[in-house]
Amino acid sequence: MKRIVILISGRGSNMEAIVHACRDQAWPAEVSAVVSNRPDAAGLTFAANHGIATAVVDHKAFGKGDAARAAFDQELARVIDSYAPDVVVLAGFMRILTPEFVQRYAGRLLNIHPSLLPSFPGLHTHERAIEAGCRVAGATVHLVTAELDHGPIVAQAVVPVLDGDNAQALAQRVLGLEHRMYPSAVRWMVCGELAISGNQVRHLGGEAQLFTL
Ligand SMILES: Nc1nc2c(c(=O)[nH]1)N[C@@H](CN(C=O)c1ccc(C(=O)N[C@@H](CCC(=O)O)C(=O)O)cc1)CN2
Ligand SMILES: NCC(=O)N[C@@H]1O[C@H](COP(=O)([O-])[O-])[C@@H](O)[C@H]1O
Repeated sequence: MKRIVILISGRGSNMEAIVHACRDQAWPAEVSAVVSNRPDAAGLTFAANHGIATAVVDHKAFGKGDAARAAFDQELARVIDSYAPDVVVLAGFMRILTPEFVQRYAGRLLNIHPSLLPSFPGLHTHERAIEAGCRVAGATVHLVTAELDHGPIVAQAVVPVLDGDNAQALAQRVLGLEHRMYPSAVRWMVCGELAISGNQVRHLGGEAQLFTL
């Protein structure tokens, strides 16, 4: 039984989708814990109500600056490792992780980013896509590397940007596909079905790595 630890910072809707898929599709895996950097993360309540261990490592307790970020990551890794994960999943997790943390979980650390990488890394992605006049937008599941939002792409979801869209409307349209795409990508990693060669990631079973409405 493979073990998954999911990191969240807020509502955790992607975490919920993964928990439901893992249980409903009887993956050879379990979500062993949900860990947040914010004590008020709504997703912690969902996890606890579904019998999943939860933990908080409050980044604000460590202060600001490089030393604080490193100390936070060290404590975060200690807590994560107490659940002995095979795969670590970032799901709406809003902290930039240190190279040391990323190296600890290299090759088994996933993130979902709300843009079509390499376009729009960082924050406020939907606002930026609309401002740029994009006609398509979406989300990307990628392996996490030290460089922010830059790791090998596992899957992408694409939606149209409609006339009159604001960031909230676009985010909602993308989120629906995220909830289909991320569980598939996590399952592929858990089941050892990904072939990774440099920046190229291929699903060995031939499942589509592009998700559309
Ligand atoms: N080393 C890496 N760390 C993280 C990655 C990554 O690819 N490499 N992905 C991010 C997730 N993410 C976008 O998908 C992201 C998260 C957070 C930020 C950011 O600027 N965070 C600020 C705080 C912002 C806030 O609290 O609202 C910070 O950490 O100072 C950018 C992108 C997860 N980590
Ligand atoms: N930089 C990471 C990031 O912005 N992630 C994004 O946070 C949203 C809320 O996720 P959630 O409902 O799963 O918490 C999702 O759209 C996800 O792509």
